[in-house]
Amino acid sequence: MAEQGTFRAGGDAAASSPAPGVPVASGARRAPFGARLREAMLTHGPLCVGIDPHPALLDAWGLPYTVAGLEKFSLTVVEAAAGHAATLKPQVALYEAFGSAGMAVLERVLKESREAGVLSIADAKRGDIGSTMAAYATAWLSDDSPLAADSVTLSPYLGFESLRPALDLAQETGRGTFVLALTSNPEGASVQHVGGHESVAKTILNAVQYENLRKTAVASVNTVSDVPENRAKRAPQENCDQIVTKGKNNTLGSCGVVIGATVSDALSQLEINLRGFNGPILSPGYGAQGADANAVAGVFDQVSGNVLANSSRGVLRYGPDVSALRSAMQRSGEELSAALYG
Ligand SMILES: O=C(O)c1cc(=O)[nH]c(=O)n1[C@@H]1O[C@H](COP(=O)(O)O)[C@@H](O)[C@H]1O
Repeated sequence: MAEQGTFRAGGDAAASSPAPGVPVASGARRAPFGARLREAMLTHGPLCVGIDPHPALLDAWGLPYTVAGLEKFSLTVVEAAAGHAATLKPQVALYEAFGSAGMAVLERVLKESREAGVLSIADAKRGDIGSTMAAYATAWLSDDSPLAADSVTLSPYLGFESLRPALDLAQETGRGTFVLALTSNPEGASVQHVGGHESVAKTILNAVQYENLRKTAVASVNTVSDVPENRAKRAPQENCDQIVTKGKNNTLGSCGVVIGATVSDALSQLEINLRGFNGPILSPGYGAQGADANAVAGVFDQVSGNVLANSSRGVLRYGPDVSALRSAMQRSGEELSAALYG
């Protein structure tokens, strides 16, 4: 049973040898994803801009629902985000819907994000058995793949260890993973809440915590909540700096989780206390799904410095004008910074 008030890594140490079939990455080693993400969040704030090219949004932008429209929409978002957002999260399903031509657009989106210096999260929600998982890992996380992203979302419901090829390849290539834990949709509860106080969600969170401890020796992340006396006094940017300077080894791990901004009741019902959690927390639900910045801050009170809040439709509805998109990103970023760090 987890001690109340702290987040604990669960389970015994598992063997760290890579699963058979894990591909070997080529190319120069880059800084770990967690460190790169931390830096991007310090520079641009905790907003992740989702690229979700829904038919209705393309229509609202005056674009046809074609491959050309998909490309124009996506590259406009990349252009607007360059220098203004920490991360971009293209929703892979909406490219897959166009078949191979859509996936070619996604390749270009990932390449242009990289060239624009914006970290990418391929929202592919992949998960499968070992050898198949190794192929997914190659596709999203190896240096020479046309679909290589800085990180990818993963579904752990074939067992957390089935993700091993992706977890290990991400570590090897300086990339990251976000594992679904408590998703923002109401249906998620029927699986993720099973087990009550020893829930499936808690098992996943503990596995990710342990993965980061094992991989990066990140002992624990000092969070904003460690310095409550200073919270009210600082501007958002200074507050971010404080998160880093408060502890020298408070780097984020490169294995993150997905926890919706809509799940605050679930955290208390399931007795999950995130304080001390050591990975980034991708949190969809802000914006179009109804959570405002204060709600995000309320859910993640204990770990505000780890949170990367996603907004897709909430920002995208301001297009196609690039400066209007940028203003929306800036407004959301400032609102989130104030709520999470202020
Ligand atoms: O992994 C995700 O990003 C994700 C997990 C989750 O629990 N809920 C969730 O909405 N998402 C994704 O986040 C995006 C949310 O979009 P908006 O609701 O338009 O901001 C979509 O691409 C979803 O697929």
